[in-house]
Amino acid sequence: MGCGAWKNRVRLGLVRSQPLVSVCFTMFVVFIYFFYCLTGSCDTSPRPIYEQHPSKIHSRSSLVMQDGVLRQVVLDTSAQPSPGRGIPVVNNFGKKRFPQAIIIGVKKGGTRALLEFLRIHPDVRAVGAEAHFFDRFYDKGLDWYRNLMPRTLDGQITMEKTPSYFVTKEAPQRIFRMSRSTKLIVVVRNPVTRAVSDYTQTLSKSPGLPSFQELAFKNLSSGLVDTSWSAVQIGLYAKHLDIWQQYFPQSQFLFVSGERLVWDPAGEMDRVQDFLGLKRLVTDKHFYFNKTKGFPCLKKPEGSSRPRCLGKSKGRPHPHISPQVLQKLQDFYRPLNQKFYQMTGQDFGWD
Ligand SMILES: Nc1ncnc2c1ncn2[C@@H]1O[C@H](COP(=O)(O)OS(=O)(=O)O)[C@@H](OP(=O)(O)O)[C@H]1O
Repeated sequence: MGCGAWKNRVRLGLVRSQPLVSVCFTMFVVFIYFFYCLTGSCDTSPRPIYEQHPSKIHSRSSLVMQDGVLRQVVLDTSAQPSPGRGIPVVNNFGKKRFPQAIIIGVKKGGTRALLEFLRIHPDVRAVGAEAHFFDRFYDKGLDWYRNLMPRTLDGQITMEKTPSYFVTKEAPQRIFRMSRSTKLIVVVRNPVTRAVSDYTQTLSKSPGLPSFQELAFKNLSSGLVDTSWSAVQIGLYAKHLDIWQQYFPQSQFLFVSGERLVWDPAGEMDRVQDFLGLKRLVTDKHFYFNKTKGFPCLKKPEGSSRPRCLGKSKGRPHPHISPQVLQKLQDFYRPLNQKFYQMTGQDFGWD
């Protein structure tokens, strides 16, 4: 018998017993409750951690290139299930702001490692994927760019990393126009090793590529280097820095040694945290050296209780290149490296 019928019978005085009225009332309440739940309003499950406390989550949602288009997706970076894992959740705490600090380079310098290490810090929030705003997507406008950023609370730092900015002529002026106080971090690595790393990456995508020496030299015996090859070009650090220095003072740059970031990540992180005005919360406690990978890995990245190394494309083996070829390239870079040491006031020990 339906509840309506019971109600009619009660109204007509056909049923006067109190328990039946209670049953009907309970059914009515249950019905309302189910209807309410259908709208999704009665979720009693725990809120995802980043809804509870935005400072505890670092860019779960991130940008990825899909079919040549930047899309915002939810990153599944945690090794252990967490509440709300994989479910897009809108974080309405804080504000979207322009980054106060950008890792502008260099490609294959160790920029991903640095960003991942920084993201452990509770006062840093960063876009996971490379935004490429100041080189590829500048015509989309500054509002578009700000919208890519994760929300931050007052006191938190918004960051992004796009290593190609360092070699993009327009990038210094564009960043300056956005904010002249932007802090700029450059992770640098011996330009010879960097070139080999770059070549290794291209080779992994195009296996039929000519040899390293064919690409790096116009004429090996005379030592004539092909500076138009991007893998060589990117390593002309002094030349690129020259443009940046026309816009930003020395105090706004931090040059991170890509080599030291591997053998002493905590030491290099101290410098980075100081530069960003952050408490030194990322320390040697967070790292362990993974012998199989040959690189430092994170003991417990945010949102995970398991250690995590960077992916396979980071720290991969390089093809064998003859020592003679490497030496010639090293000779080519030496004067440029010396100039770079002078400009930065730091000797990176590559020569
Ligand atoms: N902890 C840790 N784990 C793995 N890899 C590490 C790490 N620290 C620095 N590196 C070095 O980072 C190199 C890749 O640099 P980037 O992240 O800047 O590359 S990219 O420009 O974003 O493609 C990568 O270059 P390859 O060794 O040639 O793969 C590494 O040498």
